[in-house]
Amino acid sequence: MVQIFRFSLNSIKKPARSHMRGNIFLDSLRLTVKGGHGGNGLPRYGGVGGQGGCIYCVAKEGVTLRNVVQRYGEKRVNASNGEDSSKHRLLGRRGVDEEVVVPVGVQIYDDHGQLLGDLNDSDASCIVAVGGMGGCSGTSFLGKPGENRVINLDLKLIADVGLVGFPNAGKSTFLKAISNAKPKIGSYPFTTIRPQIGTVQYADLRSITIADLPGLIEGAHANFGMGHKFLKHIERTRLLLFIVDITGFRLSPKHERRDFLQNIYALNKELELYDKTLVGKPSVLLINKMDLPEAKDIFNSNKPFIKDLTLKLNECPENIKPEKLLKFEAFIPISAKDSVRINHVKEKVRLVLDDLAAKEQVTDATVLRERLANEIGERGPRVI
Ligand SMILES: Nc1nc2c(ncn2[C@@H]2O[C@H](COP(=O)(O)OP(=O)(O)OP(=O)(O)O)[C@@H](O)[C@H]2O)c(=O)[nH]1
Repeated sequence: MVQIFRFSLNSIKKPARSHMRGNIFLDSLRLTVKGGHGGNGLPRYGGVGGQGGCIYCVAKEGVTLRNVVQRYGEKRVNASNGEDSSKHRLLGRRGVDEEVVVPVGVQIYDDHGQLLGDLNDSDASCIVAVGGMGGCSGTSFLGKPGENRVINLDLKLIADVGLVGFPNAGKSTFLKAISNAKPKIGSYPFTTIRPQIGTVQYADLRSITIADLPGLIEGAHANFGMGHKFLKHIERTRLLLFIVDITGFRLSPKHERRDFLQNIYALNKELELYDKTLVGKPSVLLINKMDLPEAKDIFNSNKPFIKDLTLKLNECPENIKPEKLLKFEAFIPISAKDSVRINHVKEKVRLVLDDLAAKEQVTDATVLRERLANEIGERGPRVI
């Protein structure tokens, strides 16, 4: 009897899939940081204690938040104390600063949600804890304690393009077809449990990066599945590539089956619920799995509704009806599996990004001109 019970218990406790065990993608981390204590002064000789060391965060390519955890196991970083003033060294030595090396793309907040630094480039740095002042006459020669606080490191990937779609839509397959990435591909949802980034190379040696953002499901805003854990990464992308399965999608037998048009509305809704401004981002729609036998008919009969999403909005279930509709720069039917029309997507992505860059340049120039005009003002006779 006991044997049977044990057997049935074991069969319930399924081992996690190997790629899901351990090594989970870490994109936020809390650290306690403490600047060094200032050294004491020497009243007899007017000696001044050394300032306590400060703590900086410095961004470096190739570093992960896991590396930070490995280095600071207790999630606590201390800078060293300033030296006391002495007869032999009246000005005490400054405490040694501590550099916390973090990934590029990290935003650092204090515990009140105040942004301390946004480290978007390699070698960018910011101070997160100031060392205490050394003791001097103004402090009765007593060194001051260093700043002690909790900081939150929030990693947001930086990619030119964000790939957004429900599970099983073919995001990983597409990323593999268009870029150098080697993501995991499976016929079951949630094969990808961490964002993957692929680089797309063009003939003129320009390269762009595409991030596959997994785990988005209908109801993610209510924290279903992984919630919006990965959606934050699209905030920093310049273009969104939406991908839907032409045959629709059903997460599980418990969930309703959605046709591909409803999936577009549902993706729109999830984005809107996460952050309304994201809906206004430039976006392109990819309609995947066009190699399937029924695909062409479904596509042809729905073409007008893809072109104008308002047409079927009244038939959209209330819980996935978006308030503001996405405006696609283009919609492209593809087969990611057979690499059909992938080059077309590649060219379109490039075109949209180049257009954006040109527009940004014009805006920058206009803003600069206006600022200069304001700063300099008009002087001398006006020539008409
Ligand atoms: N017929 C067909 N199947 C495809 C195509 N693209 C992807 N698939 C299949 O769809 C399934 C899911 O593909 P993935 O690329 O893993 O989908 P995903 O969106 O990355 O899935 P998650 O990791 O769950 O987010 C796999 O069995 C793929 O082989 C396609 O163009 N045609």
